[in-house]
Amino acid sequence: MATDFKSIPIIDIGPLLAKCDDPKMGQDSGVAQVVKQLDQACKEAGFFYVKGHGIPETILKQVKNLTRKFFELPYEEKLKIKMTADSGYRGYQRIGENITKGVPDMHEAIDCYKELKPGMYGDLGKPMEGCNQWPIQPTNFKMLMEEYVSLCTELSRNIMRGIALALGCSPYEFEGERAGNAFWVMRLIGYPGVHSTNGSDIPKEDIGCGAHTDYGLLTLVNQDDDITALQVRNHSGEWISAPPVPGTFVCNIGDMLKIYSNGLYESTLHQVINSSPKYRVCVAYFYETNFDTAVEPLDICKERTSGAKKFERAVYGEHLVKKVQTNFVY
Ligand SMILES: N=C(N)NCCCC[C@H](N)C(=O)O
Ligand SMILES: O=C(O)CCC(=O)C(=O)O
Ligand SMILES: [Fe+2]
Repeated sequence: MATDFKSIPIIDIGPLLAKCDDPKMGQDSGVAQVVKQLDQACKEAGFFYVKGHGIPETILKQVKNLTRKFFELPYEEKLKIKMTADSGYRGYQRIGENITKGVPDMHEAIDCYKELKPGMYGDLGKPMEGCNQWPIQPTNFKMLMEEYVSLCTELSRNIMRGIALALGCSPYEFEGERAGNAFWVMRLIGYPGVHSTNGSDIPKEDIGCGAHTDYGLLTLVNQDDDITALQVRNHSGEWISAPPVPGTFVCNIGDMLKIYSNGLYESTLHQVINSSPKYRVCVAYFYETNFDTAVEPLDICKERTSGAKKFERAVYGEHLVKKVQTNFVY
């Protein structure tokens, strides 16, 4: 359960990654240290930074820079890859188009999802079928983003091995039938800065993204280096900032991991408010279960939480489709 955390811990996952392909990794003392920190962070905040993750900082920066370049294009240009229900909710959405709890969010974004082969998941998968829409400008956009997705997918799988150990499971608990064919989501997001229209106006800060939880297992947030805008809610309801720490990812737990862990780990509420005058870019990568996985509390987690299951089983794809269809009203 979330505590009254006042800050978000930074975890060096280097020792976990060094051993993550060794079936005996759980017995390694370096791994055990990381696992302990993951367990504590997941219990207390549901949020942590990771460093020592092995993805070069130059790539983290390039991905944000290309995203910024795209959002600087004229509106007509951005509309060429407009997101619609027919595109499987893939593509560009203008500011105010994404809705959180009934309120339009002050961000624009490109949404991309793992591509589903038509008919692969029957009616369940239909709404998400479609091809990702990549801009022609800036050049190399698609190539860089696809490379980034594959790096994030591998990293997330390895962090999940540490989290599986933290829950007392086999390191491979979230592979195979559960997340061996992990569905992923990537959102390239831009949040306008605040402006005062005349000298005497007090700049009004808008909600960049309203309070929400993420939907899957684990999120990797690659945020701009110089603006503090992401806020995480602690147990008392205070909003705790997650300031940028260059070279790191901010990681957080999603709804499916909350269910698997029977609430040992929670999917923590968070929101984004850009109160700086500068435009803020963030690239969020979401690592989820297989699209059709039915998620329910793991036995070992039920034992650790008084025996009773606290959450009903949920099919991840249904959860996602329900969210997407209320985020975008077409
Ligand atoms: N795939 C994820 N997590 N996307 C995050 C978007 C959160 C805002 C969305 N309107 C909502 O209300 O969920
Ligand atoms: O902009 C951020 O820092 C986080 C965005 C976010 O929470 C999301 O897209 O789910
Ligand atoms: Fe989020």
